Amino acid sequence: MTVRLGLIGTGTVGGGCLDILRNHKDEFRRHYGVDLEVVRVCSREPEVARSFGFADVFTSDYREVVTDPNVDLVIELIGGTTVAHDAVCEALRNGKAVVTANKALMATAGEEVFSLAEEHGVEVAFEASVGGGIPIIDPLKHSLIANRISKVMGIVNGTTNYMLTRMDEEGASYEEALADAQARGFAEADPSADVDGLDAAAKIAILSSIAFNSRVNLSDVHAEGIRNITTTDLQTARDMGYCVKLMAIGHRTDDGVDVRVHPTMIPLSHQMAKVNGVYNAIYVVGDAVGETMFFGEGAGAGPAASAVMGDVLEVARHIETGVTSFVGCTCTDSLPIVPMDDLETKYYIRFPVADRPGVLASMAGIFADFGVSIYSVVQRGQKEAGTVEVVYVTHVARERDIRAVVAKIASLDDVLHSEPSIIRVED
Ligand SMILES: NC(=O)c1ccc[n+]([C@@H]2O[C@H](COP(=O)([O-])OP(=O)(O)OC[C@H]3O[C@@H](n4cnc5c(N)ncnc54)[C@H](O)[C@@H]3O)[C@@H](O)[C@H]2O)c1
Ligand SMILES: N[C@@H](CCO)C(=O)O
Ligand code: NA
Repeated sequence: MTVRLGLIGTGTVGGGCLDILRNHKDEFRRHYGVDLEVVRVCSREPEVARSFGFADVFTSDYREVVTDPNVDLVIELIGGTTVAHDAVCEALRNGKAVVTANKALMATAGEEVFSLAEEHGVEVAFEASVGGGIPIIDPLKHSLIANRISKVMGIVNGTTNYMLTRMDEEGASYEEALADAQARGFAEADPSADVDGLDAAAKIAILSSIAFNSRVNLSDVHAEGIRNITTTDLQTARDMGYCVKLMAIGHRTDDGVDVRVHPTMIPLSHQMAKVNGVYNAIYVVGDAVGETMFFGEGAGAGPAASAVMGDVLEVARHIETGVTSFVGCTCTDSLPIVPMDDLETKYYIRFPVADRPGVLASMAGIFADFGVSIYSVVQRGQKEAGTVEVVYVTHVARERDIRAVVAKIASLDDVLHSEPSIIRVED
């Protein structure tokens, strides 16, 4: 039997899938007994379909794919939560299995997508939505299910990891690093999703939902990006034996689940500190397995298409062999989301200030007023005439107290920036 595919989206990832199919289709048949045939291709670029020999099955209207009785499995690679949402939901309503790379959709409409899939007895797979080519969703849903997972922590945005690495190792400016990441095809169409932490937030929402068996939506995730990070922060962190990564963290506590994305200082000796460039890694702690780490390329045509086509083969195999007992929604519990204000950790905070007598003393007094204990304070030379950068590292403190301290310090006349750089420290 042949499993008939409808591909929607022929951009970076869709193009990568067509490449894999062209190169490996015969091996799929030989090794896995799965015969795949592309029967519809949809996008806004007919020339891509033409270049792969699919001009005769091309359409620019996704509806022609999701309603086509000849399509068994729809591959959604448009992205976003509007047209992609309708394409996925209509495909499921029409009894078609779906493979998608769309983290934004799964993190905002995961419940709806799974309900529809269950109602219509079809499978949904989304391995490419987190960590690109790294197998992480499938291991969490299968190989690790014997564990109670306490922590999932990931470098899951290739664009920002690439940018931070270039800024750290080569002293590149934020703008140069971003332009380079965009030119290499890592960044989202609107890169604010990358640099503001929303792409990583969607990914940790998906991972936390699976790891903790409890639905975590994008809106439950506290997200901060890297816009305020400068080469001064990277250098100061390094001097202290740390590096700075945009970390996505899902943590199961006695109070519920705490899910967040923010720049994070981690010791240079930590395995995650060695994850550089566009590479991603996800670190998972389970009660039986202990620590595990999954590493690989999180963005780009090949890695993302590798995950998509892996899902396509597995789902196609289920369709071909009539398997209907595949793993669907795993959110069987309803754990509370722990408010960010309750977080307790160490903090790095950098303020650019006027180089005048008494500034340090007035800042230190504010830390004391809120009961926040300072571990170290470093003053870094003049950035511009008459200004210095003051970096505080605290002992373990509570987020709500730190916010109060920062707001009060930022309002001082001698503090030059209303948004200081705040980096949580993970030891
Ligand atoms: N680029 C990556 O490295 C990467 C990695 C993992 C996951 N993803 C995810 O994969 C998905 C696709 O990303 P991409 O980078 O390939 O995007 P892209 O912008 O390169 O491609 C999008 C494709 O969708 C088509 N499209 C857009 N609107 C359409 C519409 N209304 N009707 C029909 N076709 C339409 C475009 O013509 C294009 O072919 C997204 O969900 C993204 O988050 C991307
Ligand atoms: N923009 C994303 C693509 C992969 O989802 C990243 O940089 O990781
Ligand atoms: Na993946």
